[in-house]
Amino acid sequence: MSADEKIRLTDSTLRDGSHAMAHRFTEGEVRGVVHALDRAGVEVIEVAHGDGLGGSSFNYGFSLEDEIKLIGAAVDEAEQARIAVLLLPGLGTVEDLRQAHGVGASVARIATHCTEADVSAQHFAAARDLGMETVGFLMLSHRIGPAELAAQARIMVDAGAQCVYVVDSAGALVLGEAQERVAALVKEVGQEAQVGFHGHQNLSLGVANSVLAVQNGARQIDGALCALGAGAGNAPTEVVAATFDRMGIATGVDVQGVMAAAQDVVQPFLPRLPFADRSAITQGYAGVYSSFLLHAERAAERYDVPAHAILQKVGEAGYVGGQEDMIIDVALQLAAERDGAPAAP
Ligand SMILES: CC[C@H](O)CC(=O)C(=O)O
Ligand SMILES: [Mn+2]
Repeated sequence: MSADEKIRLTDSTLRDGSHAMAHRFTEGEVRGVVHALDRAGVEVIEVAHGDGLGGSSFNYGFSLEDEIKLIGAAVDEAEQARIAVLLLPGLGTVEDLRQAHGVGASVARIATHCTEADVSAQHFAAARDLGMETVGFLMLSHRIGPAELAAQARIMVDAGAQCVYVVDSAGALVLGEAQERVAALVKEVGQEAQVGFHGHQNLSLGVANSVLAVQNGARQIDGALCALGAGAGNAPTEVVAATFDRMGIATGVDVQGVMAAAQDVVQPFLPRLPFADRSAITQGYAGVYSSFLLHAERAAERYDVPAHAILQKVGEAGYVGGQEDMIIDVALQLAAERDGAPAAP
């Protein structure tokens, strides 16, 4: 990396953080966060339902406010930052992407399970037709090895992705495992596209993994203010910015500005601080999608079984995003075992 090459930070407080907020962001909160991040020089700010465009639903949780309205408000508030949206094919549609672009979103992040990059092709094509910058998101990247992951990144780049992220959705990658995956992607697609890293804090390794990602060629890194994100949260943007600055990794971000944004803008409206409690650690340990945390906590309360036990079983079963209903199934099985009834087949 040359000395003048900058690492681009994308802040996902207003998208991944939406999981931790049960999708209850108000327009005022969105405007406040965008204003602070924009003034601090963060180049890209992601705004959407936690599960991406079209996520507001019975299965994933209804948004308090219409997400297109929130995206428009973010665009209105930002002076230099570009607004990104996330889209999971099958949940969000090309029409959702058009609407987001219509109110000014200019970066399309298309997310698939790490083995299913091929379902992203038409969404990358649509985003490129709209003139949007394109980013691919390979979720639950711990589930496959570096070479297989690199092959999936190749599919995304061939479909039009300008950057592909190793997404540690479960916060399960432990140091070398993150670095090997980033290095494999850089080797496979690094001539044509950038590589990014999106870390979660379930094993408290989001920042360390982000440093290793940069040292292995990643050029885009995600974070969220106060770590506000699914599970134990994302790598905190303010800690990433401060750590990178101490290491001489240029981001163009004002460290004091993002620290103030976290403490003065985000902390006051947090329902709870993201924390590696037993459930969140289990997510990292057993490789469970971070956004399952609140679903598991609700099922735990309803069926009077521990959330960490539900998440352990969900990890053992290998469920992926979209299978939120199986959390109820697991809770019912645990309740039946507790009551001495035979488990359902
Ligand atoms: C449901 C989308 C998911 O939250 C995307 C993401 O941030 C991740 O997989 O970590
Ligand atoms: Mn995430």
